[in-house]
Amino acid sequence: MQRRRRRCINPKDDARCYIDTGGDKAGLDVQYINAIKGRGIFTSIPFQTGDFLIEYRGELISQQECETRLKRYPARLKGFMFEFHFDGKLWCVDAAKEHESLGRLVNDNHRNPTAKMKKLSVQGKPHLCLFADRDISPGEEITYNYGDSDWPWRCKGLDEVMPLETCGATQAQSQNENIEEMVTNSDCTETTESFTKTTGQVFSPLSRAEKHCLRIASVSSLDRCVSCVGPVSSKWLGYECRECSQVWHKSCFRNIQDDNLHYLPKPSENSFRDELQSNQSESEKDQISDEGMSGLYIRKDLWRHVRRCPCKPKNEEEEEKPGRTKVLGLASAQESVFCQQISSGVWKLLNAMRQDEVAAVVRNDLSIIQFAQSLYSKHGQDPTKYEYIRQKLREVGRLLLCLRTEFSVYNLEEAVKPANCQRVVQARDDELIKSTKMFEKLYTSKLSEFVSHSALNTLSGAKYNKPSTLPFTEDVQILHRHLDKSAESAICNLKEEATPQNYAELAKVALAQIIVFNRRSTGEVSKMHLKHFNERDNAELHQDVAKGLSKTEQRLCNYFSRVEITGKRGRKVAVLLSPSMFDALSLLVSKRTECGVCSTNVFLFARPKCMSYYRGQDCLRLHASKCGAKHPEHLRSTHLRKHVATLSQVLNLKNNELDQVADFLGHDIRVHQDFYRLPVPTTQLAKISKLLLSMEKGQLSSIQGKSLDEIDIEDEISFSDAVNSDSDDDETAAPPPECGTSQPVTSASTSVITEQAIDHLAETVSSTVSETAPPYEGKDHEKARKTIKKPWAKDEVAAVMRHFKLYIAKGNLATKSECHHCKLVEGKVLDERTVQNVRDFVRNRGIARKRQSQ
Ligand SMILES: C[S@@+](CC[C@H](N)C(=O)[O-])C[C@H]1O[C@@H](n2cnc3c(N)ncnc32)[C@H](O)[C@@H]1O
Repeated sequence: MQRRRRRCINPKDDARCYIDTGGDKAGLDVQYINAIKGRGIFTSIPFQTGDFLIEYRGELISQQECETRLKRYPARLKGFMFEFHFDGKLWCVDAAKEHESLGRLVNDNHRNPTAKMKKLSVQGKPHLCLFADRDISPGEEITYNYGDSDWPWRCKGLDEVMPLETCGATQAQSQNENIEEMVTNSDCTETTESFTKTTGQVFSPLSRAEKHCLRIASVSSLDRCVSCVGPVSSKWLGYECRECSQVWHKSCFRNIQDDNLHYLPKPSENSFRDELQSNQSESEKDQISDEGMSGLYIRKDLWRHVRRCPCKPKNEEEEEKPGRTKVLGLASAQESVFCQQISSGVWKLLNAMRQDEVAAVVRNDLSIIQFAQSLYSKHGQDPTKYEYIRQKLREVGRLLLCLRTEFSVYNLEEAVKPANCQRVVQARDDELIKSTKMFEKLYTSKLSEFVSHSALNTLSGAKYNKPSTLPFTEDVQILHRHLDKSAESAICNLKEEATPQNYAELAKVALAQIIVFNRRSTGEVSKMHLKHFNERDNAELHQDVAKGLSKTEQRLCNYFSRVEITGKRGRKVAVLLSPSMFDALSLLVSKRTECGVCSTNVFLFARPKCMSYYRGQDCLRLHASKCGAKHPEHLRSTHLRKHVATLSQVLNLKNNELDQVADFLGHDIRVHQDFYRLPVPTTQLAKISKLLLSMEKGQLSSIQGKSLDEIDIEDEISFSDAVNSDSDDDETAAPPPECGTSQPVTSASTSVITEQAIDHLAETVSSTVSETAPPYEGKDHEKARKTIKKPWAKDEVAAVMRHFKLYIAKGNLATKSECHHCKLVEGKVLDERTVQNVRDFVRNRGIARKRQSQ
């Protein structure tokens, strides 16, 4: 049960205090009740019986003046005339003029009023004050009995439209009971006298009752046409709904936010003009045109009116540009030019804001709207900036809201006046900022304490369960084969008929091949210029550089072409082209039709003339859907690059080698070490290409544990040797690629990559275009691919079988020293075979035997 609050101040003293200061008590709010009753005063805190509540303020006028005004006033304003007897005379408090005092808005209730009107004489002048007639709870309306008269809402029962809380409780009070005189000291006296209120106007009944909860706000969103109304007081107030933020003009209750909702009654032109006149000086009255309320417009509608305003001077019409409007803001009374296009964008932005108190403030302040316009004209092109603009507007809106409620500064223009500097600084709400920062700190430091242990476990567990998206070697090989096939047919098609479609087809495949082989990003390779390709380094391997390379490396240098393109952040990035890729690109270049000068800066992969280049990603996806790979994501070039990076760890790369791989792949590296090594282009051709080839063919197990240098130091292997030169196909076939890194690696399989393997790999890569590619300048690829095959003689076979028959039967591999021993023992018979030849023979025979037995 609520405890009764002890009154700490005498109600009369309390009233006197408010009479002196001219202010209203806290705990009382204006709310819009309905169209008939209009506004009312509601409590937000409890009051006890007898408490002083509010003063009915207005202009104290004599009876004579009252009569004159009553003749002039429209019916609606007559309801604000409060007549009473004081000191033997009839007086009147005229509260018709709109002002911020709340007493003038208290409604009538003759059945169960919550307050009673009393007269207090302060320094010889009468003051009308309302005191609580009973205990009032928060949220109740303050009402008093207007007196026994034929009030229209009483006889028509209109006060029942919005039923009063405790309707029908008591009998109507007599007119004489309505006002009491309060006897205090000599300065302040109480009187009880009869009073009269003139009959007020009743708004026309509505088809549906409105339940907006209004409060007073400065309606800066109502603009005035300069031509027909002219500047008026900046203190023009209106009503704003607390819940839906719609705004109404104070006198007409016209809904100005949404034109479709004209359910609030419009006052007649006359009544509006009357009220306007009552609020304006004589000079201002003259300016009010016969158009009546047409001088007031919703900002977004004003431009329409201004265009055809009959009051507009001729020269202004000429100045006006289409799509632009001249408006006069109420608050600023200054002309501003709005671009209609920007305005509509800004309105859309404002409407998309969370609809709350702050949004209402933003929408109703001219300066904030102008600020919004400037932000919109600056960032409006970019929709990603909309949220930023909204946040900025909300910041200013919050500031203005604080200024309004705490410091009675109603618009931004007032706020920027030097006199208000102190208030604005205070309104920044330092406390809130401080506490927000503190919360942020606490949140980061104490999160683990506040959030339950199991919740954190779930969060971290989700990371563990995330599937790895690296592609398997097998996937890469499938893709590689698919691309080879596609490239072959694309080359044939383009050679047959040079149509843009065929060109595009080959460009797509070649691009995809280059991306996959080089593990480059699509963005980088697809933007390769013709110029990059034409200006590639064609120079022969320099003798001095060649000395630092093994024979294999030298061959690879001749085998691959290296093109430099522009990568991310403008860095130079190398792309290696196998002969097949090179042939495809050469064909593409030869089929282009642009002039040689202007085509140098165009994208190589763009169709000639059409210039819409293709991205390898499409091709990768196409493949993924065709070959049934489970996760197309695996085939993304970034993943392919990760794939190389991961697999290169299977090798035993030295620091500088890792740098080289990283450099090629475009990772962060310590490039300064490059000083002490071979030139970068040569390293990339000779060493990295081998790694890429090994990846391509899934031969990783054969290079496991090796450094880049170790892979190619195979001096004992001659280039003329070929395992697949044997007459017996099964024995001499190149070893099949060992797919996948997950395959168990035997001690024998950890042998170094062979020349033959490289040959095989190289041949596979180039196989698709070797026949069909047109001749091109540069490398002697034919020479590089030429291998002299020497069939194994019967005595040679017999010599090896004597030593390794058992190995072959079991499918085991021979070690180097065992092969060496075999050569030594057999002497001349195996003179023409190297240790590696013998090893390969044993391995191939073993594989063949295995296949046969299966
Ligand atoms: C002093 S004003 C009160 C404030 C008024 N509600 C407003 O919004 O401006 C008096 C006028 O309020 C309206 N009014 C007061 N009490 C009412 C009631 N119980 N039912 C209907 N209208 C009432 C009448 O139009 C009256 O002329």
